[in-house]
Amino acid sequence: MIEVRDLTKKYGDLFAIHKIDLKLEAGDVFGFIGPNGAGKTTTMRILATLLNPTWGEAYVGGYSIYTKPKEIRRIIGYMPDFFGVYDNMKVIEYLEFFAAAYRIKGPARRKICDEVLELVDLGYKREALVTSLSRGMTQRLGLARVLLHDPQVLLLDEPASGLDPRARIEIRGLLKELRNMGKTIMVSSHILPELADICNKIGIIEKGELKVNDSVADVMKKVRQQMVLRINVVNDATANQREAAAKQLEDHPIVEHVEVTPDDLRVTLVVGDHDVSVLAKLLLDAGHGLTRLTEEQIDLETAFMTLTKGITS
Ligand SMILES: Nc1ncnc2c1ncn2[C@@H]1O[C@H](COP(=O)(O)OP(=O)(O)OP(=O)(O)O)[C@@H](O)[C@H]1O
Repeated sequence: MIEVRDLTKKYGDLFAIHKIDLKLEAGDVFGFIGPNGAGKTTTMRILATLLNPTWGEAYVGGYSIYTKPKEIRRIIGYMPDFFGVYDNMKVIEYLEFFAAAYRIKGPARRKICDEVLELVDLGYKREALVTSLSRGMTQRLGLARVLLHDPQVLLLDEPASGLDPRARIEIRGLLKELRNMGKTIMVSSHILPELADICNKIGIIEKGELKVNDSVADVMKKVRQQMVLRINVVNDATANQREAAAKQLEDHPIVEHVEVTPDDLRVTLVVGDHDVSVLAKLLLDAGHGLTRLTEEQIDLETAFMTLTKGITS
């Protein structure tokens, strides 16, 4: 749905973006992460056909930004990081104005405007003046606006910036809904954890260069090459039981290290793919019942800090 090759934009001697390669399939949700000035907006504006690159190729929905900008605009919804709203306009009027710009006519116009308002949970603000909305509501209205023509691809530039925690959660919920509708989404942020549970791919950009470009699963793999298990044995409230189980595990060749924590056993395996059922069998054969054997999840915040060590400032 989005394909970018060697994409570069120079301002004088400054490379705003430098040789970016990127490929998104239909339904992908791509978290585009980078500090201020990294090149996120530049990339999105090029994809939205609002800015020409210095060189490189970019296709959206198979259309080239150079030869088919009109076709691209029909299938994308671009929400810039800052956008104005008009004074003295009601929410519904604001949407109808943009719906008219998209040539949505007749009774369909009001119907679609009401539908997108409901989608972003702003139905109750239908008659309010746009200038009276909070920042979170304004962002949701901005999203409603880019959804009017039912675009396949959404380019959302920091939709959650400047919002309080509750409003951020609301935006995240909304993005999940759009993901479930099958939209291809590129969403930028300067903080990765914010996008943690909604994206399946991640790009980390810094000083115009895409330093990481992978699936969330692969990012996790890179960060943790060793699997860590958390295990509870029956009656492990008694420290002796846990110590005994730890000893059994320690001698197994796939186990590198066992830590006895106040709650359970934290078992680090040697690098590689392993069938962990051998450890369950080992414990059972030794007479320990098992109440839990799970893989320790690594959170994206930890992954981000590890991946960007020495990259972002
Ligand atoms: N019109 C312009 N003229 C000169 N330099 C520009 C222009 N637009 C952007 N830049 C520079 O290009 C670089 C990338 O900017 P860009 O706005 O793409 O970053 P960003 O990742 O979106 O940052 P932010 O998170 O602050 O929005 C920055 O160094 C910026 O100063």
